[in-house]
Amino acid sequence: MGSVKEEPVTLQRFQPLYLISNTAKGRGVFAGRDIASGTTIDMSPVLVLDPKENTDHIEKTALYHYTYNWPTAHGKTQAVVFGLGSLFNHSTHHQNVGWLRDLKNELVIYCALRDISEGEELCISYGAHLTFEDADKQDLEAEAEAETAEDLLRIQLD
Ligand SMILES: C[S@@+](CC[C@H](N)C(=O)[O-])C[C@H]1O[C@@H](n2cnc3c(N)ncnc32)[C@H](O)[C@@H]1O
Repeated sequence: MGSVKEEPVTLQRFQPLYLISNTAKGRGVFAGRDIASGTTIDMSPVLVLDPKENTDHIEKTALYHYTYNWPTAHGKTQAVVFGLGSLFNHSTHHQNVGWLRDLKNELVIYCALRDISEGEELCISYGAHLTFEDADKQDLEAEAEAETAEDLLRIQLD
């Protein structure tokens, strides 16, 4: 054990937030009041998994859906995110929360990407490779169709 004391990390969590259990995406986190762009919404500690423990055990359990890629000095592994971080759902086009890894302090920090209104669900991006069917699929298809129609109209008007 080293004798040098680590600086304490001040944890931040925006309040009030509320949890709704029965959304199309399962449980989800919602803004209890307006949130200004750039606000820190949560700082969630993680448990960095041994890569073998992850592949041998965790990947075979429901926890698999709650881990984040985590780089280490020895390569890549996964980390279980504690607290609110594990409850943010994915949105492909309308994510309003960004996240970054604080590798030194083993935290994930979540920040508002834009002004968020009271009552909006807080959604992050899980990336391009989802392990489930996106509940927003129909909306995404409708958005893509509307964009195509708009493009065609623009071509006709040009
Ligand atoms: C990290 S958890 C998020 C919290 C989760 N909704 C719950 O109730 O525990 C990830 C899981 O949430 C669900 N989920 C997240 N985003 C979704 C989306 N866009 N469409 C459908 N399901 C989603 C999937 O079941 C996914 O495996």
